[in-house]
Amino acid sequence: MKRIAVIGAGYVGLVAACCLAKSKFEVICIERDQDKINQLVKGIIPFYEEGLQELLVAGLESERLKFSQNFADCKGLEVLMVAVGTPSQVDGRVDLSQIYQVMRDIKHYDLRPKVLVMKSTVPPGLGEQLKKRFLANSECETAYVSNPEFLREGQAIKDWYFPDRIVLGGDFPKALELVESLFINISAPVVKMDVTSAEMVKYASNAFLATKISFINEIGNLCELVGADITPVAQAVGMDRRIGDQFLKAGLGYGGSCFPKDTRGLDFLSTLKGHTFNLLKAVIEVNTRQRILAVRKLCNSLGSLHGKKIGVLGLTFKPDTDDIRESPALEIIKFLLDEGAQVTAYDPMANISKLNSMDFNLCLNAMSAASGCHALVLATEWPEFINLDWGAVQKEMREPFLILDGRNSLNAQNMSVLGFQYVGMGKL
Ligand SMILES: NC(=O)C1=CN([C@@H]2O[C@H](COP(=O)(O)OP(=O)(O)OC[C@H]3O[C@@H](n4cnc5c(N)ncnc54)[C@H](O)[C@@H]3O)[C@@H](O)[C@H]2O)C=CC1
Ligand SMILES: O=C(O)[C@H]1O[C@H](OP(=O)(O)OP(=O)(O)OC[C@H]2O[C@@H](n3ccc(=O)[nH]c3=O)[C@H](O)[C@@H]2O)[C@H](O)[C@@H](O)[C@@H]1O
Repeated sequence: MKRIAVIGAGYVGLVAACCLAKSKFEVICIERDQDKINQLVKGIIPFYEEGLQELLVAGLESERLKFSQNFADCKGLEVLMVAVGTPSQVDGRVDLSQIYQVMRDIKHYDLRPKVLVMKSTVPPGLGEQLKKRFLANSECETAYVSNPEFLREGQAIKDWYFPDRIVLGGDFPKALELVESLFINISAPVVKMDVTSAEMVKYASNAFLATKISFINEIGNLCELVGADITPVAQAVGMDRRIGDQFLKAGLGYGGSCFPKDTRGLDFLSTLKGHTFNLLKAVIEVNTRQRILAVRKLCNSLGSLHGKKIGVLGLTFKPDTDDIRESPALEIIKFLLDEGAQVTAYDPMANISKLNSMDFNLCLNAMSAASGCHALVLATEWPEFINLDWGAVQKEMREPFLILDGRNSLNAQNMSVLGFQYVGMGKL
């Protein structure tokens, strides 16, 4: 029986810890935040993720899953998996302080696992530096393996069990085999390579997906100018299997804890290495512009936004998560407030405890967010919004009954019949 330590009980660490415990490994999850541990040991997850609560409870009941704040509890364990945060700094550089703290703790507590598995997304080249700085000591026989994570929030458990591929980067075949053996029950191709290449796979994947989104948003913007509609265009383009139909939904652009920070992080690294990654810079710029474009569309219909009442439906960066990190909705709300609009908003699941104080009115349901509004912005395509009684919503609003469908999720024709002035993204 392998005993594994997972460092960090965030989205990635907690999913890994619960799924590994389900695979019958003994797992200890080290988390620095005592409040989080207090919740976790009671079987309560600190964020929303479909199916995770059940896995946590099963892990605790089996006694194969434990939580601790103390690194000393990892002593003697074969595998130590790092899943701490790597957020963005203002200039786009990756903040590696959580990673360095873990490396210092491994040294301080003299943990010496057989393998250190890096699951956090770290800039290509960092693993080699960490090896030299923290593991190059004749007594320390710890092998370093990069194992980037590709899960999506909202589908994290499914993505853990059914990944498109498992990427392992390292120098020692035995260490790679040991890490591969953690993914029992998972039938996915395992691709092995050196550490820096594995780190690059993660950034290249996220940057490519972000590129698809910005590309289709640019085609959408052009559609508006020539009188085409992005929905059938994207659908037919995506039917070419060489292109693929995913990540071609035009709208307010990408948000979340990863695409924005990883695209900025890769751009920063490129500049640092003397390469100007023009394509990536354009991807980031287009994404920022999509939010501004949404505000311009409101101005085109309402004139000045000063004193106008605008409702925003959805605060999370996408449906099926409570995560509001770098959410397009929040960025748009900031612009609206700057323009002097009065903003109401509603989201069925957003983790509002993470909201910095903002001068808008958070409502208890969509109907009260719409009440008295000149315009509504659909910012997150929660099914609850798509299935709203839009006739009743229209009665709550006031002229010009504008609806800005930031996710192209509503039926434009139906909305017009109900008396809305419908505006989409990349639509006729
Ligand atoms: N959120 C996601 O969907 C995905 C995230 N990633 C990457 O995985 C990494 C983790 O991401 P998240 O789980 O979203 O981060 P998170 O910020 O939700 O969780 C990180 C956790 O680590 C804990 N932590 C930080 N330093 C610690 C230390 N020294 N000792 C013990 N605990 C410590 C924090 O308190 C926090 O609970 C990042 O590099 C991210 O880019 C990769 C794929 C998907
Ligand atoms: O590195 C990460 O953290 C993760 O980042 C993304 O996962 P996630 O951020 O959970 O969400 P996605 O479903 O990829 O959506 C990201 C953003 O793009 C937007 N999006 C997505 C698809 C699309 O066609 N159009 C579009 O605007 C979504 O609304 C959302 O704001 C990747 O999909 C994961 O593979 C990766 O592991």
